[in-house]
Amino acid sequence: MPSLSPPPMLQFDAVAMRYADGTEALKSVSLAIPRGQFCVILGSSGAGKSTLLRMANGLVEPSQGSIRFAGQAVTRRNLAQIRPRIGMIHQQFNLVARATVAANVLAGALPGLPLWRSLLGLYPAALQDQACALLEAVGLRPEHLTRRASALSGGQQQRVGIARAFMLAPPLVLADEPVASLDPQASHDVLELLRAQARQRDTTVLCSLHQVDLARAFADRIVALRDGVLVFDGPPAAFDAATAQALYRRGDAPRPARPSPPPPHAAFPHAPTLEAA
Ligand SMILES: Nc1ncnc2c1ncn2[C@@H]1O[C@H](COP(=O)(O)OP(=O)(O)OP(=O)(O)O)[C@@H](O)[C@H]1O
Repeated sequence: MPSLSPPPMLQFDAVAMRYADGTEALKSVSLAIPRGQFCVILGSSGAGKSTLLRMANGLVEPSQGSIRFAGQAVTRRNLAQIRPRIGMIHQQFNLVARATVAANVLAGALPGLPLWRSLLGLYPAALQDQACALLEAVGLRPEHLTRRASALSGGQQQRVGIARAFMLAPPLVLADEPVASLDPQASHDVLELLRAQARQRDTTVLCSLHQVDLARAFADRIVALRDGVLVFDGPPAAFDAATAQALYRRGDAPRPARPSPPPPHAAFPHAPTLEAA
């Protein structure tokens, strides 16, 4: 009998990435992220986190392996259909500094609009209502709507970034180090907000972070990359101090996480195997 369970929201099958200059950013990474999960990618600078995230919406095409979004292969040909269904949050917010907060949030709807509407900036009333509701949901006030994005604090700008990412109610949001430019309190607040918005909408989130404590506090699941190799995949409770130390230690070659029956959690096919020295 065919299985009735839905496909993972995002699936990487043995993806590898070698850039034109020969840099091997990812080496045969396999990962399946179920719907509604808040999955955090950890790893030191250059580990391959952004490369993996950018593969999910076709900004980077893998040299080997394949990616599926909601069961559909991500290929150059179907990117136009897939991109409106994937929200993106950036480290440097990527807002248009001189445009108003309202215009920046509405810009999140552009991938779903006909070209003529985008060119004229003519947003249907329903999208304008959605932008106002999202701004309220992320804790911004009506007076912020007409303010230039550059006149907001970093934390407020990232709130605008979150509202923009949810404009088209995407089932998947990619967040590439969304709090790397923020102070600790703003980082905590922004992640709390992102997680709450995702929970409310049953949105899957794949989020790269540098801060282990924030990953532990907010993730449903942590995956860790080291030199392009997936070295940990498990629940936050399993990502202990020794595992963190081993992840960020310089020198020795990474050992891939192996499937190890029985798995520590049904949702995590790879047991944590990154061992401390
Ligand atoms: N366009 C590119 N051309 C060549 N090499 C690249 C390119 N983009 C990334 N790399 C390299 O690929 C490796 C992984 O980079 P990536 O940005 O994915 O890592 P990261 O874990 O996100 O790092 P960071 O935390 O510093 O953002 C690094 O060695 C990086 O220099």
